[in-house]
Amino acid sequence: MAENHMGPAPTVIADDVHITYTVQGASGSREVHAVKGVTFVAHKGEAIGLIGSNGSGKSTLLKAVAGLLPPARGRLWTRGRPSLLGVDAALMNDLTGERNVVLGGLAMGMTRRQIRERYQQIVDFSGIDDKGDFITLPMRTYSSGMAARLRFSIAAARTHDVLMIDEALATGDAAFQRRSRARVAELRAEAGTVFLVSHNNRTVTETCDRALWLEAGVLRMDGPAKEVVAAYDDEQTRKGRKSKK
Ligand SMILES: Nc1ncnc2c1ncn2[C@@H]1O[C@H](COP(=O)(O)OP(=O)(O)OP(=O)(O)O)[C@@H](O)[C@H]1O
Repeated sequence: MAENHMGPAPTVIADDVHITYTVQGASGSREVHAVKGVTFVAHKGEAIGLIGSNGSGKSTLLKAVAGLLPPARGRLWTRGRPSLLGVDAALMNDLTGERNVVLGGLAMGMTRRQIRERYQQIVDFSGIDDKGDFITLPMRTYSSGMAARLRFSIAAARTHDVLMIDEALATGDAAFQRRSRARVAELRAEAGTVFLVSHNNRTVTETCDRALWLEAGVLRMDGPAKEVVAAYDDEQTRKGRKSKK
């Protein structure tokens, strides 16, 4: 049994995680230390926003939690198989939306039968067909918003132990964002932990109950989403004033 007197079960444990990239430059190879000693524990039922300025390490940390980047140092443990739903998740541009729903579902571990059963729900959720029969056209004919919506819809079709969303919510229009917020809430209720990387503070406070603030690879703050976003906002405002002087 997962629950006990110690509270909800952990889904992700990051213990002093460091992640480095090796970059080949004109003058040889260079190390980029993108995540520096990040430690946190995520629990069942939490929705956690990752915030921080450009290049602070948010996407890198998500990729590491998803198992796509090995930590150079420290330890990372996740429950079940984490799914990363990124804006650049691997769907095939030359294949139709229809084929991508099937491939994306298989890639997430769904059976063909589960995919068949959920197919219409996925297409309806994405709203891709609202303006015509786009689902039978290749993905390359979609706008970036449409493609992001389809990715979100595929990933949201099943429940995940750990679901990671990289900016996907911010891409759709208002109606789609409402639907995705509702679905994220359902996914949380259905057990998993949701991570959301976003530059939109409102999306974070409306979707998440907790936030991690990264700056230059370091975890600056971890707490209730509203408090962390407020502290981050304060600093952005201060920096904005400074740069105007
Ligand atoms: N594939 C890569 N190879 C080398 N360096 C990388 C790579 N991806 C990211 N970096 C570097 O790692 C650091 C963190 O980048 P990351 O994309 O994780 O930040 P982020 O917080 O998600 O940024 P943004 O808000 O702009 O999306 C940056 O210094 C970036 O230049």
